[in-house]
Amino acid sequence: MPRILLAGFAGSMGQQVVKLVASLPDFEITAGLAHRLKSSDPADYGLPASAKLYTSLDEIPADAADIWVDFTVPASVYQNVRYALENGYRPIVGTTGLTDQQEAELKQLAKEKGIGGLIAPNFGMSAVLLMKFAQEAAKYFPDVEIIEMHHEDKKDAPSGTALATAKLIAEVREPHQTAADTTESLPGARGGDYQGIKLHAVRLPGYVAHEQVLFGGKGEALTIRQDSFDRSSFMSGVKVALEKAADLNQLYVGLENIL
Ligand SMILES: NC(=O)C1=CN([C@@H]2O[C@H](COP(=O)(O)OP(=O)(O)OC[C@H]3O[C@@H](n4cnc5c(N)ncnc54)[C@H](OP(=O)(O)O)[C@@H]3O)[C@@H](O)[C@H]2O)C=CC1
Ligand SMILES: O=C(O)C1=N[C@H](C(=O)O)C[C@H](O)C1
Repeated sequence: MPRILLAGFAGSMGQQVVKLVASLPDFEITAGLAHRLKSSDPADYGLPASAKLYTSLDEIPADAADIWVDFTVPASVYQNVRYALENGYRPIVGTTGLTDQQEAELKQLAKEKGIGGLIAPNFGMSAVLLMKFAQEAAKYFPDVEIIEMHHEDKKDAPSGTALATAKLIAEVREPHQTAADTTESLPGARGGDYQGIKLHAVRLPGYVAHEQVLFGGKGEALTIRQDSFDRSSFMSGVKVALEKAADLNQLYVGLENIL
């Protein structure tokens, strides 16, 4: 039975993964990583009584699990995934905030170690489809801006999904000129910029995870939108990744690449 180490088990997503794995007869969580513990009893986090809890990477013994599931924070994800690969774990990573260079380094390390896995900025099907449709639309509508809306506790901006959407659009959109003679009377008013694509990040209570991609053309506009109203929306993607983990022969980026 594949054993899972869950990094970030006490967090919002970590707790969803705890519930998911409890419903999967073929997987078990044998270890958890947090950077601090409110309780040392695994049961207080919904984990099996036999699960071992660790608060730093150097406490984790060899062979604590087979798969490393990571839903932590942007500041720790690179170090965590590096550690996972160096110690033979297959990483399934939802944590956002990895730079392009960090992703490339982790892919290279996975290749050297002969380990497969997945980094997915979004495990939700509506977001995967939004990105696919946005990339298709950008071939015909090069004028595009992205608005992402999240809960007020989100640590990084823009969201990993918004950035991934911008990257997919930039791959296909024709060379594009935006008006150069504009000013921002309030700095940042036009949002972040990825290769000329403006990204706007909203953080408000009540929201979970939402994204709109707005395309403008002559006398017409197209808006593509997805909503995750509940974090359970990400679990079908995590389930697929767990089920396919053993067969992945490289470190993939993007759920769509293993579906
Ligand atoms: N790919 C996807 O589909 C999705 C990805 N995400 C991403 O997943 C990540 C987690 O999101 P979410 O669960 O909402 O965030 P939370 O803040 O609720 O959870 C993060 C957890 O990680 C813990 N943590 C912090 N630092 C470390 C560390 N160094 N090692 C181990 N654990 C640590 C936190 O502990 P403490 O609270 O004590 O600091 C907390 O329990 C984010 O990057 C988010 O963007 C979120 C939703 C979907
Ligand atoms: O922090 C979140 O909540 C989410 N993070 C991911 C991201 O940054 O794209 C996925 C989803 O948007 C929820």
